[in-house]
Amino acid sequence: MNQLIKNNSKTILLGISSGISLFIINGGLGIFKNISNYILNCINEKIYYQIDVDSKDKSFEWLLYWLSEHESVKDSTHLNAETVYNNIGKNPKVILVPSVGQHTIKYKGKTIWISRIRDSTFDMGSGAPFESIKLSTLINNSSAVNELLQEAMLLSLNKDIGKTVIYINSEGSWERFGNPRSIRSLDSVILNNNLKQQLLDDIKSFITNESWYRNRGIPYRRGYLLYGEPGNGKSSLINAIAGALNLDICIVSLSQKEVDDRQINHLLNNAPPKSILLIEDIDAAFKSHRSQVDLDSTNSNQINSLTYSGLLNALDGVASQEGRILFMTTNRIELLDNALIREGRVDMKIEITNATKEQASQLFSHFYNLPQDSPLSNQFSSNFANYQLSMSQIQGFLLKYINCPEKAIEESYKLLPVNLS
Ligand SMILES: Nc1ncnc2c1ncn2[C@@H]1O[C@H](COP(=O)(O)OP(=O)(O)OP(=O)(O)O)[C@@H](O)[C@H]1O
Repeated sequence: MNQLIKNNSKTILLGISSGISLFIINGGLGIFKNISNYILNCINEKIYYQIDVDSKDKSFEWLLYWLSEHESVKDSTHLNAETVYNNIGKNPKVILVPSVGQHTIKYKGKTIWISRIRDSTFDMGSGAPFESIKLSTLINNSSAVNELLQEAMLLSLNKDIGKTVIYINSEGSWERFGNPRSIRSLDSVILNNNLKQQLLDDIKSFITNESWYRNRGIPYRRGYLLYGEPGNGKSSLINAIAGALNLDICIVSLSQKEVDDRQINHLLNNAPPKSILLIEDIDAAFKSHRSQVDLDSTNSNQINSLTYSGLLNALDGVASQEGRILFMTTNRIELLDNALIREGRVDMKIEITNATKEQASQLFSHFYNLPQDSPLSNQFSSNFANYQLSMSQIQGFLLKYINCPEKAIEESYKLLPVNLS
């Protein structure tokens, strides 16, 4: 029995002592690991220069695009295909970018190591995993990495020069929509009475007179309402104005279910710099929302909704973004509440009517590349009365006779309202 107790205590002691030794060894190893990591980090910091570029930052997109254009990446065998679309979500184009893992490139004669890392967390909006790219080089070459990033930014931004970037609202914030659009020339939008020039001058004067507004304590923002029959160039005019003034366009869609008072306030007051805010078909968007709100007001659980006063507050509340240029369009001005279009919220109301004879003639000249007062153009327009047809109706008709102006004139009787139905 005594022997048994002795053996047991021996085993326990042995267990304890080996536990302690293991603990010491593990602890020792841990400490050793920490120290060696620390030393390695110190050496790394002395030898290498590193920059982390996170996919949450704009520079990630710029860097990937730059890499897709770089010679040594084109030669790599370890690439990812990524699809980019044009501004209407069509014409997909595949670009090749370095895949997850290690890559080496030469930039201005310097070696740069690229490590693309994919995170295990996801962006809830797009469903894409978060990523980062680590750029490393020898400490002496640090300026090369900085220059590379600068070049990547310029490459992407220059890509947009001469183009209009379109933003749309998505889950309460602004998101670039497809590839930037080619600028629509102001000449291609044909309007009456010098309207284009008046509008352009008004916006230019607004942009250049910030201090005038500030000195008088007037909120520095300008609102425009374009109204009139559909298809006469309201959207085209806004696109052309944005192009002429090198501004981007942020399209606010009020019909999205999730847009509530808080979101609209945030969106209208946090538009990307140098952009026009555009609310199209304000009557329809709000009418549907309002009826939804009316219905929802009976539901006590309702917490998210866009209210009329929420929209008005966002338009001119104390937090309103300064320097804001807002365009609203409607085909039914008579449906709009006076409060929405009162001075201060809408500073200029511009009616864009159906085509006059003059416009029909100019559109014809523009379409067939004829001089302004060409007899053919006048002959074509003499067939219609003022305000009888929309510009898009005339354009649609001319498209059928793309190479034959004479035939277009001959057949133009078909465009008369009696023959349209
Ligand atoms: N004044 C115009 N000058 C030149 N083209 C025009 C004009 N108006 C309309 N068009 C042509 O007709 C088409 C529709 O025009 P646009 O979308 O700008 O009209 P809109 O007034 O905004 O219409 P809606 O009210 O239905 O949105 C475009 O392809 C455009 O090129």
